[in-house]
Amino acid sequence: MIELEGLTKRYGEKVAVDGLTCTVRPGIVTGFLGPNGAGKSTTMRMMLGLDRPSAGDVRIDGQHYDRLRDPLKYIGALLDAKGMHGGRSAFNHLLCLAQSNGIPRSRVHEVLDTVGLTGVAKKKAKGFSLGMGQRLGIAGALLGDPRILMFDEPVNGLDPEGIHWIRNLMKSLAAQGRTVFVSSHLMSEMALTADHLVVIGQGRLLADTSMADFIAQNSRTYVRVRSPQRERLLDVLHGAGITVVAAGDGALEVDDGKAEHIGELAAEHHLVLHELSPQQASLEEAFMQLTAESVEYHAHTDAPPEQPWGAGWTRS
Ligand SMILES: Nc1ncnc2c1ncn2[C@@H]1O[C@H](COP(=O)(O)OP(=O)(O)OP(=O)(O)O)[C@@H](O)[C@H]1O
Repeated sequence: MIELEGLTKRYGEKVAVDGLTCTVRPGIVTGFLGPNGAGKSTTMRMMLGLDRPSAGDVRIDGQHYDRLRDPLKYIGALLDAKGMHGGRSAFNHLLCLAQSNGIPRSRVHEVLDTVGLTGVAKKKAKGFSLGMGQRLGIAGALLGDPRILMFDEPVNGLDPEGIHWIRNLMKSLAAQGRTVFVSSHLMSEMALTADHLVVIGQGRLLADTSMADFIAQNSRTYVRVRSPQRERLLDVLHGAGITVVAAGDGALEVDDGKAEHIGELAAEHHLVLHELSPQQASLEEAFMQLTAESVEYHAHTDAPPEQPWGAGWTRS
C-alpha cells in the first residue's frame, strides 16, 4: 500500500504537486493519469525518496522510503528506462542492484527469464533497443520480489507483443495481491489494464475512483436507436416521457435510457428496430472531459486522439 497525505512539491513559485491525499491499494492495478506537467513523475519520485516533499508525507507499507532496509524488497520501480549504466551488461546491471539490496544472484537469472532477456544477458545495455531497455528496467523493478510496483510509462517503445506482455504482467502481479501503480498517456491501454484510477491536474487530485465509475461520472451514456419507422418510434418514446435527441445520421439518442425499456416499448407498438445499442464514452473522452480545464499545454490545432501528448505542443 502507498499512502499519500497532503503531498506537496514546490519548485520556487511553481507548485508541481499540490496537497495530494490518496491511498494506492494492493490487489488491483491503479492507473495514474494526468495531462503533461500534471505532476505525475514528481509524485512518483517523491514516493521513491528521489525528491523530498515540500510538505506532506508519503508512506510505503507504513514506512518512509528512506527508512526501508533493502528498499527493492518493498518497492520496485521503472521510472526512466534510459537511467541505467549503459556500459554494463544487462546481467551485471541487475547483479549490482541485487548485491546492494541483499538479493541473491540466482534471482538475477530468474528476472532476466521473466522479462525474456536471458539470451542477451551479456550484452551491454547501451546497445539495447527502447523496448529491451524497458524490459531491463522492469527486471530491475521485479528483482527484490517487492509487494509494491510502480511503472512510469511502461509501454513506451514497446511493440504490440511487448504491450500485451506488460499488460498481463501487471495484471498478474496485482492478482498476486501486490500493489501496482502505473502511469501512461495511452488511454486505450490504460482502459484495458487498470481497475482503479488516480487522476491529477496541475498537481491536484481530480479523481480517485474505479475505472467504471470514472467513465460513468465523466461522460455521457446513452442508447442509440435506429428504426425505419422513426416518426412513430419518436411518438411512442415521447408518449412514455422519454427525452430523445436526434443524431445527425437519422438515429435517435436516448440519454440515460435503458435499452431493454426502449426495446420493450418498440415491441409493444410493433415497431421494427435496426439498432438498439447502449453507448458509453471511452476512457480517453472521459479523461479529456475531466481534465479540460487543467491542461497546461495546448496544441495550436486539434491534436489527433489516442497519442501521447507532447511533441510540438506549446505552453498556453
Ligand atoms: N526539477 C524541477 N524544477 C522545476 N520545475 C520542475 C522540476 N521538475 C518538474 N517541474 C515542473 O513541475 C511540473 C510537474 O512536472 P512532472 O514532470 O511531474 O509532470 P508529469 O505529469 O510527469 O508530466 P509528463 O506527463 O509530461 O511527464 C511541471 O510544470 C514541470 O515543469
